[in-house]
Amino acid sequence: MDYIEAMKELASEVLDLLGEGLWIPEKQVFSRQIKDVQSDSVLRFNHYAAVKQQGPFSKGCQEDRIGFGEHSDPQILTILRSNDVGGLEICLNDDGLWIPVPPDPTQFYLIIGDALRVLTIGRFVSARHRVLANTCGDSRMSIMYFGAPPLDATISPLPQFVSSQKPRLYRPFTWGEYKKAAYSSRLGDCRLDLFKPGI
Ligand SMILES: O=C(O)CCC(=O)C(=O)O
Ligand SMILES: [Fe+2]
Repeated sequence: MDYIEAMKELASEVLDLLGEGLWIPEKQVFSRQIKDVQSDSVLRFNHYAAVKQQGPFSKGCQEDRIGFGEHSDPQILTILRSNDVGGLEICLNDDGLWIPVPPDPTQFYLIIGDALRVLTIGRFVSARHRVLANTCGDSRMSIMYFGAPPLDATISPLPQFVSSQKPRLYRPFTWGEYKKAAYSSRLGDCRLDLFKPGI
């Protein structure tokens, strides 16, 4: 419980700084969503067991396995902590270039979620990421805090970001609707596409 409260505080501070960086007059516009008592934020523990070598002809360490398939996190902001076992990778561009993220148990890692991407019309982008488990080394463990709005909160770009050059890309939807879409689609699907106008 203390950990969740501490993560909520940390996420709120980071979101306030992001709001400030975007010159948003009401700088708590993002953090108040996750501070709301009805916030749908969750904590998840992940454990990726090291994959055992398959036999005399296996390729050993080269034989990487997907531990968590590629996806973007649907919420506003994720705070990740892990042990010192690697495996996390982020996709830097549309060409599918995967970059390993070095593990550091003394650090928190931040991942922008789809909801923040929509609220800021892409000024912050929800990076796709995945986890590989491989045949050498120990098990990776991570604790994920997903900061989310209340289920009935509307996810729609802040008016000051909308312009003729930057029109809204999706119809307004509630976090509850988006969460339902996320859980009823495949992990790697781009769920935001479901909310494009006319679909
Ligand atoms: O375990 C990790 O390092 C990342 C897991 C993840 O991306 C997730 O739980 O959404
Ligand atoms: Fe994730």
